[in-house]
Amino acid sequence: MNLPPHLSIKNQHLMIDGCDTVELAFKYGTPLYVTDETRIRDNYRGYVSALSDHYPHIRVLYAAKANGNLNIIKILAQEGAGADVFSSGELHMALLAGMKPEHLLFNGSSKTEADHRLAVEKGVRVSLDSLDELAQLDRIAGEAGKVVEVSFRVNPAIDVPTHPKIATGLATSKFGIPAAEITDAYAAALACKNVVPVGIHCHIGSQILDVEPFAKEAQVMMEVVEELHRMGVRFKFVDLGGGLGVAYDHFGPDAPTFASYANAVMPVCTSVLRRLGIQPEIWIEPGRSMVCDSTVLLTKVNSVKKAHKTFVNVDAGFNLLIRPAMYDSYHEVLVANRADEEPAGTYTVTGPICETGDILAHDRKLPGVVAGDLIAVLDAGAYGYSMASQYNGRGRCAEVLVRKGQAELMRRAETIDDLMANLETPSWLR
Ligand SMILES: Cc1ncc(COP(=O)(O)O)c(C=O)c1O
Ligand SMILES: N[C@@H](CCCC[NH3+])C(=O)O
Repeated sequence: MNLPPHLSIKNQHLMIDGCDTVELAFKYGTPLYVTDETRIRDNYRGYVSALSDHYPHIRVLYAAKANGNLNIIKILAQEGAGADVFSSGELHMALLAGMKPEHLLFNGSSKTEADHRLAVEKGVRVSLDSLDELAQLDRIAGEAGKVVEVSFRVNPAIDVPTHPKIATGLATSKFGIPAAEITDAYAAALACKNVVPVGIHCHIGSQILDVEPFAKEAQVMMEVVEELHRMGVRFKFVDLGGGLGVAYDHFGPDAPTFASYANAVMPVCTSVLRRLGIQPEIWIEPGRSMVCDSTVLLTKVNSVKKAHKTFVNVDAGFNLLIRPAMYDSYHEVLVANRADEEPAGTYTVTGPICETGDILAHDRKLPGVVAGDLIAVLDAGAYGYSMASQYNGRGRCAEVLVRKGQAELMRRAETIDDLMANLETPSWLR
């Protein structure tokens, strides 16, 4: 199995940046998310360096939905990243983490008045997804006596090789304005008093392991940019979105590198920008590829049962990692306390949730697993904790941050009291 450099095996134990996962599980309990800070910094720097090789004016906006722990956003703020925020909550967190308002983009296809008011108040640019949003934001900005810089999200009608639930640039998708109608939208924005279009935005989907669709997207975007430039839009940014995939299968081929992504998209953009004689910033919004491989989910084996298959019943299920149940996603699993042992059987790793679909990994060859073993689910840093729930009366687990052999909590586990925290009792039940 190929392991990235921050993961290793020492004395049969899986290590993450110098920390022994077995010791972490013992100290903090399971289930437990463990995240390597250095890997996140390295991923961010990898993107910056790959893009900067092509063009000086670039910005990486972290898609905060991938992993919304404030500490992680803070790490990226320290690196100089901005953020794609998709809600008022994410916007607050990005500002709290120290990101500058001008480095944020408030995205979303169904923003509320309150969302728009917050963007106006904080001076954050907005990516508009409809003419209704344009009208609403123009009014709200006018009421506040401010002018807001905006972009529209373009729907480029590009098919992408990924799970249909996470392809966002299809013609049938709920996101964006069809490329054919985009000039009308910008014309409407140019006519507004309190809104000024300065950017353009697109995001074709997630977990895309081929750079071709990104090159195609860049081409559609640059055709639109050229047309809009001629119409009088003065571009400050062109946001190509996120979506680069990661190699969840550690026995298979690698994912495209940041450099191959940059090589595919940047020349398409820079050639048009050079021809037009303009130098807007080029933004990207990666989420998964920034944080996914930084994190393992540690989960203890409660029991092993031989039935139709051999089931390994662990203490984390789709309450903590919903991706396998929701998208049939594959995550590599290994026995963290006997990480070097040869496989001795085929196991299906199942969670504790009362649903048949609560399966983390199907039919995996693992060393002989017994109750008390520790399973590590790899690549759990993106859309893991951020999509976790309290389903079945289970509090969300703790998160630990590690850095060069040091480990500390970055979120405690929820308790029974936390499950009750928001409850109110109607008077007739008191
Ligand atoms: C608008 C937007 N930008 C960026 C992202 C990040 O995508 P990914 O995590 O695949 O890089 C998403 C999620 O798909 C998104 O909806
Ligand atoms: N939640 C999805 C990605 C969706 C990205 C958000 N638009 C996943 O785990 O793969």
